[in-house]
Amino acid sequence: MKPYRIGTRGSPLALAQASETRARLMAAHDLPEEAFEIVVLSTKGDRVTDRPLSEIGGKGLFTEEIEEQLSDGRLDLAVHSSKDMPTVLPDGLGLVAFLEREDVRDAFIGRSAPRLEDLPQNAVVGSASLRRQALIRRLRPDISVITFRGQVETRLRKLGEGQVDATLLAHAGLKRLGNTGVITELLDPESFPPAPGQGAICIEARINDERTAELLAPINHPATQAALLCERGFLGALDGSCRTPIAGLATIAGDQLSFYGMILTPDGSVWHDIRTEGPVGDASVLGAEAGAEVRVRAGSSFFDSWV
Ligand SMILES: NCc1[nH]cc(CCC(=O)O)c1CC(=O)O
Repeated sequence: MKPYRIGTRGSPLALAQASETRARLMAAHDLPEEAFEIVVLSTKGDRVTDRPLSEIGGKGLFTEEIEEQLSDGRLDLAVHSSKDMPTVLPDGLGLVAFLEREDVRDAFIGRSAPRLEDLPQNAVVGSASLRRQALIRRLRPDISVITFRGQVETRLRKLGEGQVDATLLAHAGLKRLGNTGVITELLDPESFPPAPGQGAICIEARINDERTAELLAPINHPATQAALLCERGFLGALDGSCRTPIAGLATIAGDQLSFYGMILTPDGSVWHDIRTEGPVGDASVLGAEAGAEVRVRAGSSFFDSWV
């Protein structure tokens, strides 16, 4: 039988996520490794490393090349970090399955101090994420934040060389890379809410491809899927421009969903947060309504102030 072709980026984290997905599929269907072929593709986001992502602009920086091959049938499925996925996908493609979510928290990796609150005045923190930059400035307006791109390994090397006093990375990614030893603090998701989708691996496929849908059904984790529907609803309602710092986290207990979301100005001086809850079945609508409400509360001047 022809192997299923699994598309992924080539970073160590992406490869770890693709292998994890393959391992789960092998176990769920009692299939040998040869039933799957991992196809590594380079994306624009991987190739352009000298500028902040928000400047390169465009949706789907990490997905375009992969989605082209999914659409035309060269791939059967693609493994992504949900956090990196735009809210609108190309026609005919969908996020068909979500693996059980890892820890959602951001990890603080400090060189001059083990905790964010203990960093000396005027310390320098490196981060590529507008959300993390804004959240750091909100908690510590005295700290300088510099843009810090590259793969996890590159950032840790820059930290080790003393280019910055600290950096932040997703706990989930460090766990998947077996690199949690560098962490000096795990940040509380209430004061430092994660990005929508953080910690969750998603699998993209053609929505009319029944063979792949059947393959993926047993590895989908319904609670993670509901959380993601809510968080992506929030992001979508805010029209997640790459320049708006947005945080959002849905948690599921039984058939109840609780959501906490926040938008901030890049300098962290102004923020609007929202809390909502409801039945899991309404996940997407709950997120979208929270997004619409926070948008109204913030007012258009909030979004205009820095574009
Ligand atoms: N854009 C980079 C990215 N996309 C997903 C993860 C981590 C893994 C995850 O959140 O699932 C990371 C690195 C990071 O934020 O530290």
